[in-house]
Amino acid sequence: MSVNHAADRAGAPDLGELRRRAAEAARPEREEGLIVCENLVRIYQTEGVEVQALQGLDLAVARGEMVAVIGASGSGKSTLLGILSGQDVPTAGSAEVAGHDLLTMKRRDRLAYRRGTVGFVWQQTSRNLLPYLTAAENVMLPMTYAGVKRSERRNRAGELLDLMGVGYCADRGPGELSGGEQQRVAIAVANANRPRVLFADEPTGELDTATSEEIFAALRQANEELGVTVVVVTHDALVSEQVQRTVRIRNGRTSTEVLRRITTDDDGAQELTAEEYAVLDRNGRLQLPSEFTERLHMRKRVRLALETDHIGVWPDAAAQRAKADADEVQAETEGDDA
Ligand SMILES: Nc1ncnc2c1ncn2[C@@H]1O[C@H](COP(=O)(O)OP(=O)(O)OP(=O)(O)O)[C@@H](O)[C@H]1O
Repeated sequence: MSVNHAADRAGAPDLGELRRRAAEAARPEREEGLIVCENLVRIYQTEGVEVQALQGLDLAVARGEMVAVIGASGSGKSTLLGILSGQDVPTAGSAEVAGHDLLTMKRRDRLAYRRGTVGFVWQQTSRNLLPYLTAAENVMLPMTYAGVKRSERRNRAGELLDLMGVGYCADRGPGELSGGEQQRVAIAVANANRPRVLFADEPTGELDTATSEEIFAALRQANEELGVTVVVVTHDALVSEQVQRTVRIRNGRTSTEVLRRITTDDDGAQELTAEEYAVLDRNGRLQLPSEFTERLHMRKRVRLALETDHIGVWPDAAAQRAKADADEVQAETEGDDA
């Protein structure tokens, strides 16, 4: 008898197990990726004034991706990069990079994270390199902190500078390098300790078009050859249009993404297609591009219609009236001009 009771108990989950299962079922599904930000918030307080630099930003970047982050000045791009690179701490939400929780990370772990897990390239060429060291010494420096042997440091520095196409600059100081060469050395420095992610904040901002292309090629080289995931903040259309994925930040939130892919038609001709997507968060919220809503005078409310394979978003009656009025004014203006 007692054996049967034991068997019954073994088959039926106990209260603790039921609670665990309920908690599991209630837990929202997590995004997957090397970088995952959910509902990320960063509020700055200066002289009693509150600035919400990030207002619930969602972002997921897969391992090995190269992503461009774009957005108007003040939209929160640098704030995001500051958090992801471990230099700043978010106010709320969650941010995880290569398994590191950036909200709860301790001071000591933060230093190790900045030195080993991520690499950083700044816009100001002078900020990336120490002026009294040669290019090779600059690349070796982070490896010294990481305790890498001298011979290995030298070899790796040589390899990285060669990969970035600036091997010939190894024994020169930053003052003897062009802006483009300095940035390519900076990318080598940022990759010295084999980081999982390379962050670059406007790395081509101070450079002309031809040089920008070289820097972009060097970033791409690092992404493809070293396997490092790259997140680059840029105003430069040349850069953002050449990556597979561009994420646009608006008012501290990710608003739209452009995904680019190469398609091959029946005749074998290849074509690059770019499609714009709005980001849908876990609560079903999405931000419509202002170019779209302004064109149709959409303001406070839109009409939704569920179709079999898409959702239609329509202007409400007020927006339709506003658009009709605007069209009338435009027609009159054109009539006057004619
Ligand atoms: N340390 C700070 N203290 C107070 N406010 C700040 C601070 N850093 C950024 N901000 C504010 O937060 C908002 C986002 O700034 P952020 O620098 O992240 O924007 P950005 O998109 O990188 O802009 P830009 O393209 O001009 O560099 C802005 O309103 C900015 O003024």
